[in-house]
Order: sequence, then structure tokens, then C-alpha cells
Amino acid sequence: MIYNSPECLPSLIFDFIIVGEGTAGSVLANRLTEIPYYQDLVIEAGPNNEGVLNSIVPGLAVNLANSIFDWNFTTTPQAGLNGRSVEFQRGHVLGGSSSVNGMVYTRGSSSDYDRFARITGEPSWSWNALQPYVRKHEGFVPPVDGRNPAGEFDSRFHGFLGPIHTTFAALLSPSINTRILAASRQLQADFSFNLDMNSGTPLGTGWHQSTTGNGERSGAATGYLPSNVRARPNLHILVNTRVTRILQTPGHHGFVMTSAEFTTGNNQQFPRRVLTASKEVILSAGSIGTPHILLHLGIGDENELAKVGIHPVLHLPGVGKNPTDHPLFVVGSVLNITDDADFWGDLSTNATLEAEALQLWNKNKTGPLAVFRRFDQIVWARVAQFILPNGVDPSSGPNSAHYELALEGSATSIASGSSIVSPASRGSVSLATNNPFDAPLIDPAYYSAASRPGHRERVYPPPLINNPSNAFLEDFLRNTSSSNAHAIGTAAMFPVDASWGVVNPDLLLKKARGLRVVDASVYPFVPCAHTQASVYIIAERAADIVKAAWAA
Ligand SMILES: Cc1cc2nc3c(=O)[nH]c(=O)nc-3n(C[C@H](O)[C@H](O)[C@H](O)COP(=O)(O)OP(=O)(O)OC[C@H]3O[C@@H](n4cnc5c(N)ncnc54)[C@H](O)[C@@H]3O)c2cc1C
Repeated sequence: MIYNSPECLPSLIFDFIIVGEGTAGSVLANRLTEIPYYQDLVIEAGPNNEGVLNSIVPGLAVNLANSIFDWNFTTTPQAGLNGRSVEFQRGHVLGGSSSVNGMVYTRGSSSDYDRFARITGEPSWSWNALQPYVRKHEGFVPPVDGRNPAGEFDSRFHGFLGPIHTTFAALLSPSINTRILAASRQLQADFSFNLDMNSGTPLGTGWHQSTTGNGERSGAATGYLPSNVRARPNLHILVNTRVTRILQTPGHHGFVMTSAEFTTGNNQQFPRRVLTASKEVILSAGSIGTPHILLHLGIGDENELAKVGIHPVLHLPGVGKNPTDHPLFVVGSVLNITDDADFWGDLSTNATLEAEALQLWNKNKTGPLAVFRRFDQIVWARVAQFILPNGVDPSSGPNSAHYELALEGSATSIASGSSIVSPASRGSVSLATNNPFDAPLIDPAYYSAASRPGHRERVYPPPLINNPSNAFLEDFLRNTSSSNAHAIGTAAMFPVDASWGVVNPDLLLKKARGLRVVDASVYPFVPCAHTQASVYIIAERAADIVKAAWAA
């Protein structure tokens, strides 16, 4: 049941309080309420996702930026981007970032997960051990244009019964696809065809899989919270309500954090209320929201907290440190394909065509709005050892990518959304003030560790030049890169006895009891992937960890 006000809540006694019903929070809300005698309260700052057309229709997702469904964050000025600040989108709605994201479905490499296991000393975070969760969240469905997906993916690596639909985009530019696949055959090596980039080895050129199904976005709020789950008598979802702090619960020995302070207001003047969980508070507020809440409750670097007037209650200097994001830039070329009519080619600039596309989507959920962008192939590749900063490889292993090219084409142009996917740079999330309604300082520190651009390409928009110098390319990257919205790592898990890190491998906050973190912030390294799949994986496993901890 969804509530807009705490006054309407039927019960004030809950086993679990989940903070943030985003990608991970929705998984937990579903899985924990499978146990009928658990009463779960979920507190989400954003509104309900139901009926939000821009979220439902994949091709309209671009309209969600800078809306009420976005936290509207901006980074601090980035030295690596020649002093520019860039937008830093985060979902502010049920389903969180999975309700606003680009729906690309990629899991990363097996060595990404094996590195999590190695770093945390916990083998159950390895690729092989996680296989049940890799499949559990996924429900692969046929593409919306009805074609047979054989030859475009390997069914052995997919789940077919899970709540998150995945599939291929409807082919909009078949002649581009033919040419890209022909180029991959011709070039081989780094660009060889890879039947399934979600097998654990992403490298090569392969078909783009997305979290859509039947022409609609499939996100955590639609997949994990369909109406029958929302109707469960033990699930209580409070929307438009912000958690300001987690509080120490009186009457216990030690450091027990099971109370959440929240408000339906949007500034310090509004009254706040406190509810206490009888078992745990689970922080799933994402890689910005989670450290923001932890820092406001006085958990972080005690010196930094004191500087903004917050009384430190627990010295955990890793909170907010280590955010790692993928910088994104676009490289493109003009094309002149004459054997492709490309009916929808001018969609983004032609209002009549756009109206026609929406009519088609409304009729049978097909057409160009049934996909987010016009891209069918992605390349994942590595750079030569000598290009790496100081010769040190920041990727998790030889089957991991250093960069990604998401190829988007029409008859007249091809563009590559290019990302550095194993970045060496690490930033920070910190507090500007002690007011929880003020946005945190988000510093992803893009390109702060890189010294040379990763690869050479013709660049577009103009000037088009054939032999750009390294200095030109470096300036191009610094002047045009933005966030690919994949930040992780701000409450990273490390071994139980480690002096660094924020949570233990069971995701419980270090040096405390009663508070667990389950979201993208717990990964100590960013996978070489768009990050939602790894969040579904971690959240599914976390649900089992929680159930086991309370012996359900
Ligand atoms: C614009 C965009 C495009 C992306 N594109 C892709 C893509 O194509 N493919 C891909 O794999 N990944 C993509 N990602 C990344 C991926 O969506 C995220 O990594 C993942 O969804 C994060 O999940 P999470 O549970 O950690 O956080 P979120 O899903 O962001 O959930 C956090 C939730 O907590 C809520 N919250 C925060 N603070 C508070 C508070 N104080 N009180 C109450 N609630 C709070 C938020 O409103 C939100 O609902 C994209 C992300 C964005 C933003």
C-alpha cells in the first residue's frame, strides 16, 4: 500500500525500515515481504512512478532529466573537465534511478565480481557464487518487433523467470547493423563479434540488451512492485518523504542504529518524526543519498564532520570517499547510406514524426519510442598496456573492458556514446553544510588519474579533422565529457577486520548494529558495465543475507 503521509500508516511497529525505494530498495521491499509476518516500511523521497509516461515509454526517457523525478544534482567544478561542473542525474521516484535510466543491460566481467570477492575476503561475492542472483532478477522476453533473437544472444547466460524484463531493441536501422557487424568481422581482434556480452566476458562487439519488455521500460518499481506486491498487507510504502538521519536507538548496549528520522517537508522548518525498526534499518538511498544520510548522522571522517558543525558519533573515514563514475563523451561521423529509407531518421527534430511515433506506441507499443536510443551494438575493448597511466591496469582483469562504444546510427550519421569503464580516478561526496536539505558536494574527480586520452578517433561535432593531435583529443575529452551516471563505492564493503571501508561483506555498517547498506554505494570498484544489473544482483543476494540473519 502507498501512503503520502505518515499519519495514514496503519501500524507504527515495523520489522524493517528501508530508506529509499530505488533499484535496490524495491528488490528488498519485494523479497522481505515474501515473509508474511515481516512488517516492512519503505520511505521514499520521490513520488509514485505509476502513470509517469516519460518513465514508461523508453523513447521519452530523455524528458526525465531536470524534472521532479530527478534529484537535479550538479558536480563540483571538475579540474579534469577544464573547470566545468556537469549534471549528475539520480532518480527521485519509486524505482529510483531504474525508473529514469537509459535501460542498457550489462553485467560487467566475471573478474569484476571476483575482485569484489578478493577485496572483501568473502568468496560469496564472486561471479560463480553469484550466478543464482545473476539469473534471479532477469526475465528475458522476445524483442518487440517479433524477430527471432537467436544469433544475437546466448540463452545459457540468461534468466527467463525474473521480474526485470530484458530484450533487444526493435531494429530501426538494419543497414547500419549490417555494416557494424561486417566491420567487426573485418577488424577482428578487439572488435570481434561477441555473441553475448553478459556471459562474464563482455569484450568485443555484441548486440545491445536493454531492460525493456513489450515496448515498455522494465524498472525496479514495475518489475519488483507490481500491483499485487504493492497490495501485500505487510508492505507500507511512504512516498514524498525524506529521511534526514538515522538515529541511535536508546536502551541498548553499544551502537545500535534502528531509528529513522523523516519529514514530508522540504526544509528545516518542517516537523520531523522518528520511527524505530524492531530488526534493522536498511539504507538503500543510492551512492549519493546513502553517504549523505550517514554523514548527517555523524558517521564519517570526524574532522571533516566537525568542520561543518556536525557532532561525530562514529569515525568511519571511508563514508563518501571512493565514488567512481564512468565519464561519457560522444564521437561521431557523418554517413551517407542510400540503401536505407530510414523513415524515423529525423525523429528528434521533426515534431510531426514524433507525434506519429507516439501514436504508434500508443497503438501497439512498437516503433522508435519502444527503444531509448537508436543503438543496437556495443563494443567493449581494452587499450594497449603502454597507454595506461603509469603502466598500471585499473581494470579487474584481462576479460574486463577499459572503454565502451555504444554505437547509435541512422542513414546520415553514426555516433558512439563512449565511456571509460575502468577508470582510475576516485572522488568524494561530502557535506557543504549541516542542513540535510542542502545538496552534498559531489566530486567524481573525472580524469584526475588519467594522463593521456585512451584512443584516437575522428571527432564530431565539428571541426572534423583527420589527424588530431593528442593535445587536441585531450582537450576534446575534457571539454565535452559528462557523467554516465554510474557512480558507485561511497559506502564500500571491506573485510570485517579492515581499518578502511564502511560496511562488512554482509553489508552491515562497521562498528555498529542494526544498520545495513544495500545499494550501488557498497561496491568497492565500479564494474566495467552500466551499473543497474550489478545493483539487482547485490540486492537479491542481500535479501537472502537479511532473511538468513533473522532465520526466516
Ligand atoms: C540518468 C541515468 C541513466 C542511467 N543509465 C543506465 C543504463 O542505461 N543502464 C544501467 O545499467 N545503469 C544506468 N544507470 C545507473 C543505474 O540506474 C544505477 O546505478 C542504479 O539504478 C542505482 O541503484 P541504487 O539502488 O543504488 O540507487 P537508486 O536507484 O538511485 O535509488 C536510491 C533511492 O533512494 C531515494 N532516496 C535518496 N535519498 C533519500 C532520502 N534521504 N530519503 C528517502 N529516500 C531517498 C531516491 O529518491 C531513490 O529512489 C543510470 C542512472 C541514471 C541516473
